[in-house]
Amino acid sequence: MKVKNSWHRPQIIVVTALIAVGIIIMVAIAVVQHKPLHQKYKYGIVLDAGSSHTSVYIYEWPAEKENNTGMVQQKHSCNVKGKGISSYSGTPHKAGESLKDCMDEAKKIIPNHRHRETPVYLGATAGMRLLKMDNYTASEKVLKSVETFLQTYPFSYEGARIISGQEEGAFGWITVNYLSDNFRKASGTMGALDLGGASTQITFVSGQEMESPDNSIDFRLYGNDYHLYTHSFLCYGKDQVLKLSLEKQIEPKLDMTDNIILEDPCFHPGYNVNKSFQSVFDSPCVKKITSNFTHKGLGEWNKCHKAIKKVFNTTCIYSRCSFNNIFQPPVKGGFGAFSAYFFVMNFLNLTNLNLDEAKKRLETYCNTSWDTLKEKHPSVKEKYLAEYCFSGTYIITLLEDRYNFTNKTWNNINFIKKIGDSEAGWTLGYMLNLTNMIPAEAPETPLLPYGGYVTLMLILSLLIFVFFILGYIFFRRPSGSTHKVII
Ligand SMILES: O=c1[nH]cnc2c1ncn2[C@@H]1O[C@H](COP(=O)(O)OP(=O)(O)O)[C@@H](O)[C@H]1O
Ligand SMILES: [Ca+2]
Repeated sequence: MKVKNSWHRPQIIVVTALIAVGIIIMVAIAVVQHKPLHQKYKYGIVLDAGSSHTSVYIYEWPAEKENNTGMVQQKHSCNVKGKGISSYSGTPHKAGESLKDCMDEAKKIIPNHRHRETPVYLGATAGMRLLKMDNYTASEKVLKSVETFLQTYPFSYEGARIISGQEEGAFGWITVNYLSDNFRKASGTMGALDLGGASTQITFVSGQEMESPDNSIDFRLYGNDYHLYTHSFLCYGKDQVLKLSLEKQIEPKLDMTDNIILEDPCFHPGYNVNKSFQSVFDSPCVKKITSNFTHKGLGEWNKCHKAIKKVFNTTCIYSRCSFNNIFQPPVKGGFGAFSAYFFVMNFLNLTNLNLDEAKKRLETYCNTSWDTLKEKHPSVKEKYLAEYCFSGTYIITLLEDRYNFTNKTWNNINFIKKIGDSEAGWTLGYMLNLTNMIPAEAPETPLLPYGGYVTLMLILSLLIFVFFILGYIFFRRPSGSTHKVII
């Protein structure tokens, strides 16, 4: 009896094909299902309460990739109107309220359903460090005021505090290296130079033995150990160091009975302003001088350079120091210089010059008359405009004479404001640290990147299908010459 093989029936072929297509669809769905949704972002807010002003930064990152370095980015920044929170020492209850516009903006920008889980941190820097030294009660009241105010928002309030100089330096270093993706690359890290109004920080991996424990910080990030040198110089931000320089120049004239005229080589010829002692000698960085004076510009760069050198004390008990008896190993590798380093050098067009060219251009700039400058830059704040010659000269003196950058290593300094869309500064590093977003160990990476995984799954499913068909064809073909099955 001859029996037709039941595999030959077209219904069976169709069913087999359907099963195979079903497998492919199932695999594809499973794969797509595992893909994190693109729109899921999380947010964090950090307030940088600096000596001159407060900025509010909003950061965002994909919710599913919290521990992947390079994922957090700045979404928005807002400059708080008015001066820094330390300027509210006389009216502390108004410090909190001053943050209102920027915090309201944050509420609008961050989606409502994320508000409760969004952390808010406020870190105050050198302005508040100085206020704390000068008037502890006032500094506490200011912090209380911003705390009470921030707690009225629906976010997760995580604290308002004065951060230490070491934290300021180290977190600035973390920020620039995180944004440059240096923790994942084997290329090494870059140093961080931060110039504020009241303090300045230098932080880098030196590779040398640290002679003073205060200047040493260790991190384990992403499976690598980093041994950092860091120092924060209180009173050596550009606003306080100007006071120091005025104090040094005024001191020898104090025994004069009549009106004191201060002829300042760091200010422009034609600059002639009466200044009250309260407005200048108002900080713990300088002695309380009680004489008003006339501030007159000379515009002589070489003399300015000499005058600025006098604000540094050069005694040193270590094998080497930057200044004021602070140990510093030789600078090493590339550096990112941000905040006022950038504002000043960018305004003066010195960011792309070598050291000698920068000095020459600054010399000409300082010698420009005050009237000419005001005419040329009508929209620049007069306070900034009057001080760029001083600040530029201070930056060059600090970097060359004190930190020991040379003609050659000068070119390793990059004056930067942002990396990508994120501003360079301590705030991002501070948040990454407090939210544990940079793991000590590198997370296990998946065998394949996501795109590769999807492609491979699809190819495999197709192969199964093809083998199915081939198998069927071979199964149908009779072995030997006969087509018949004989029972
Ligand atoms: O556009 C600008 N031109 C010049 N200087 C600026 C500009 N914007 C900000 N600054 C200065 O940058 C410095 C920022 O210091 P900050 O307020 O962060 O103090 P801190 O870090 O010492 O607490 C201040 O001296 C401020 O005047
Ligand atoms: Ca700052």
